Amino acid sequence: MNIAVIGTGYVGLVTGVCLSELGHRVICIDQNPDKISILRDGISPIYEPGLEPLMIDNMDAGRLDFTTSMEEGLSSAEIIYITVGTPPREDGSADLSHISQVADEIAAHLQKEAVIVIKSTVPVGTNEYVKNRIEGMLANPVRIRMVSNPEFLREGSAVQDTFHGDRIIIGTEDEESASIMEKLYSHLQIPVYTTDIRSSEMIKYASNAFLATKISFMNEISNVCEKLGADVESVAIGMGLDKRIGNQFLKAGIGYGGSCFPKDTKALMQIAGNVHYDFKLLKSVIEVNADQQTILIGKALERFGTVRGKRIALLGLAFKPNTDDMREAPSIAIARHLINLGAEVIGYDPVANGHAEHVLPVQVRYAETLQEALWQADVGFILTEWAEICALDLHQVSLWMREAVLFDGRNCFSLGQAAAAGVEYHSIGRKSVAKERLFV
Ligand SMILES: NC(=O)C1=CN([C@@H]2O[C@H](COP(=O)(O)OP(=O)(O)OC[C@H]3O[C@@H](n4cnc5c(N)ncnc54)[C@H](O)[C@@H]3O)[C@@H](O)[C@H]2O)C=CC1
Ligand SMILES: O=C(O)[C@H]1O[C@H](OP(=O)(O)OP(=O)(O)OC[C@H]2O[C@@H](n3ccc(=O)[nH]c3=O)[C@H](O)[C@@H]2O)[C@H](O)[C@@H](O)[C@@H]1O
Repeated sequence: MNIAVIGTGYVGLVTGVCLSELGHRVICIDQNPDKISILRDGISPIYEPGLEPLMIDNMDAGRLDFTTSMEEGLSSAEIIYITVGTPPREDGSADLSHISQVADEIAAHLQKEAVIVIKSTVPVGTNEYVKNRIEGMLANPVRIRMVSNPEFLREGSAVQDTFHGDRIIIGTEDEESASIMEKLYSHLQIPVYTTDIRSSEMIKYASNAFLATKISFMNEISNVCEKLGADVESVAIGMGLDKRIGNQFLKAGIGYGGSCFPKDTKALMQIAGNVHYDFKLLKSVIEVNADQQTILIGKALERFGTVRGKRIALLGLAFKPNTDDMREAPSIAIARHLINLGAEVIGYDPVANGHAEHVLPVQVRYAETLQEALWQADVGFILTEWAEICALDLHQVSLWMREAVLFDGRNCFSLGQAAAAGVEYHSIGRKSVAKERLFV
């Protein structure tokens, strides 16, 4: 089929590349000429494992192209995906200005009937709003059909999730659109659940909010574990053996970041508030997460009294491993807080250093290797569980550092590893390890 994808960010680019890999003819449209220019050169503007070679293959096969022109992009489109950003506004509600702008551009340039698929995460009722907006401004009297098709990919595994996700959600009010979408995805062996549009829009917010709830719940459990001498890693294993709980998203740490959990939980608060519902549980999930993001600083202040003048290495800056995305990464709040407390901060991330420089305080220095970051450091904060960080030889680390004191926000190491290496090791929801022995 002929497909247009409007917005070539993390979701739009992955969607366009994967749909072209399925054999469809795809043209990706973005308003950012720099992004389109490097894409046309076969370079991916985002770090996403496996994406770039797949993109190049499909460009070479003539199934994938990029343009800034809405007219060119929509000229032969039978299906039009909207994958633009819906960032948070000051009050936490979703900013739909990009969605509205795209609706107006579709109305101005659409030449023939098309199915319009909103893949962006949008508040319940947005599909109806977009349909009315487009129909109210159509330059040519053509028929449009709306489909809600929310995205569930995770950054760092986006291609894998697209081809092997758990489910595809289709929200639509008419049978024909449903069959068009089911045919579109028919090559994928992924269960398709078709429902009404509003339920589909809600499934996305409810899914992200539930996953965020699991994370905040485990972070609170970890804080109680620390006070009781229990081990949250063991608790998570024991809980996860219950199929009703599941063994994923039970990892205690320094909280969730990223471009979506923070924004979508706040947006859902607003969506509920707009219909006069006080979503108390979700409010707590958000509050718990905010506190958890800087919990390592509290541990460091308890240990040292002050961090003023201490050289602190931040290991991992991106909000999670295998991505360069710094949006709402815990490293941002942590770096700001440490600088304000007078610490000297040096950061290292395998791929996100460049992006980090735009969002971390200007006083932060950057290392090109873990050894350079840890060299003569007084303290190490582990913020992102990159494989190379989890593979560190802690004994070697103790030789690099001035004082071998580690605060691990992602529980990358076992207590036994830390004890054997002779480092002082503080982590989340577990006992601390002194240089000589476990603290009782
Ligand atoms: N990033 C993720 O992991 C996931 C994001 N989502 C949702 O997908 C949507 C997109 O997210 P991302 O891809 O992360 O956003 P992004 O910010 O990475 O990309 C959005 C792209 O849209 C382009 N754009 C904005 N307005 C435009 C216009 N009028 N015409 C053409 N292009 C325009 C921007 O230039 C940008 O390249 C959001 O609603 C998000 O909540 C859903 C699942 C996963
Ligand atoms: O809407 C979105 O953008 C996406 O948001 C998340 O995906 P993503 O944010 O890319 O990454 P996750 O792997 O979900 O991690 C999110 C955050 O939670 C944290 N996390 C995750 C799992 C866990 O057990 N504990 C935990 O603290 C991670 O460190 C990270 O900061 C969802 O998992 C996707 O299904 C969804 O499509």
